[in-house]
Amino acid sequence: MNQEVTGRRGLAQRTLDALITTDPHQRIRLAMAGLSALLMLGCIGAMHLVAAAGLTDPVPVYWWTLACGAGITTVFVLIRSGASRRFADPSLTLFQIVYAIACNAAAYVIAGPARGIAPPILAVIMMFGVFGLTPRQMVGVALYGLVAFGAAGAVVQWWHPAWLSPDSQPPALSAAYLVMIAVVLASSTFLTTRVHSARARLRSQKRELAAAVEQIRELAIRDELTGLPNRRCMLEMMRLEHARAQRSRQPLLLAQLDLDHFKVVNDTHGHAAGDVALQSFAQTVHGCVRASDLLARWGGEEFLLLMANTHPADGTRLLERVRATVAATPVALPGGTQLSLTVSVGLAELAPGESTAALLQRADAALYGAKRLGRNRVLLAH
Ligand SMILES: Nc1nc2c(ncn2[C@@H]2O[C@H](COP(=O)(O)OP(=O)(O)OP(=O)(O)O)[C@@H](O)[C@H]2O)c(=O)[nH]1
Repeated sequence: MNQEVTGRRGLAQRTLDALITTDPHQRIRLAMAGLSALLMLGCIGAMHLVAAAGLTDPVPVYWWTLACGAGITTVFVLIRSGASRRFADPSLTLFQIVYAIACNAAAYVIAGPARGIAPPILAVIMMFGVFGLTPRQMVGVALYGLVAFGAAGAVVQWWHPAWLSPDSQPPALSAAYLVMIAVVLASSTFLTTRVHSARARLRSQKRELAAAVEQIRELAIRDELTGLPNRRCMLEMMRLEHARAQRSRQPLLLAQLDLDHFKVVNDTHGHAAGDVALQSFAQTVHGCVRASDLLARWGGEEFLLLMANTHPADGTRLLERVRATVAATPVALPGGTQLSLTVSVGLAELAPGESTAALLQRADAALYGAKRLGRNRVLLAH
């Protein structure tokens, strides 16, 4: 029983896939075309009721039905075969609207005294344009609609071919229909401009929101003063690199860098000068390390350097270069004063099974040792 239901569902799915494909874009186009085809079928049904009521001759209604069916089929074939993808508008919205208006104007001619059904149908057709066409296209469609219904009105008023049931309509009623048609065309064109400006506003708000999210993301991971990754970002990177190093058994080094006697810099030159010194130090160190190393501001005048796939001998050599470069690069303060800085570094290699907290503690202890030994030096933890 269950298998039967599943089999039936599978068949329904396969039939649906064959009809409207599995491509999501094609599915939307075909679903929209299907919806307009349903509306067209409704109109065809209404026209046949008009003929059944004896208000008009059924023969023109049959021909009109054939023309409508041909339009629906053409649209379906062009979209389903993928041929419509060659056009700027693969949904063929403009074509469908133009064709539907022509059919509606023809219905106005052949519907006899029931032609009052045409203006509401025109309103439904124009609704598709409000959401699917540009304001420029809608102005074009509105003008075309006026011409089509103007011609249809003229046929009703002055041309009485033999194949059309004789029907005399007071000119005032023809004028009333034409006014209603003009109102429908004008109001849907106006609505299109409103919808388009609302969409443009939404797009610009979306862009602003994306920029704000990007800014917040940056603020969350960057240190404002130096532009380096901040403590939060470093903690996350340490967690990731720690897991990777444990998995791959590749060496991982962590260095803690601390400016020497930085309090004196602040006390002598002021806090603003201290900030300039921190920025300059960050730039100098950043210029010495490799792109694969992660330098972050840990807090105050303390920085961390995380070096993946690096052996202690190479890490020590790199940090010696950093130390020497910092000592040899005076900081130019805003007043023209030159400031010399030195840095002490504690370096530790991740031991098997060691946590990041323990690694950090050993790097910190090594830094403390470097300070005790007289500063301006690199000390490797054991
Ligand atoms: N200008 C500035 N100073 C900071 C900032 N963060 C921390 N500091 C200063 O850095 C100094 C750190 O001083 P201490 O921890 O005593 O260390 P130190 O003077 O560098 O001495 P040692 O580390 O022992 O060589 C303090 O004066 C803090 O105010 C900052 O963002 N800007």
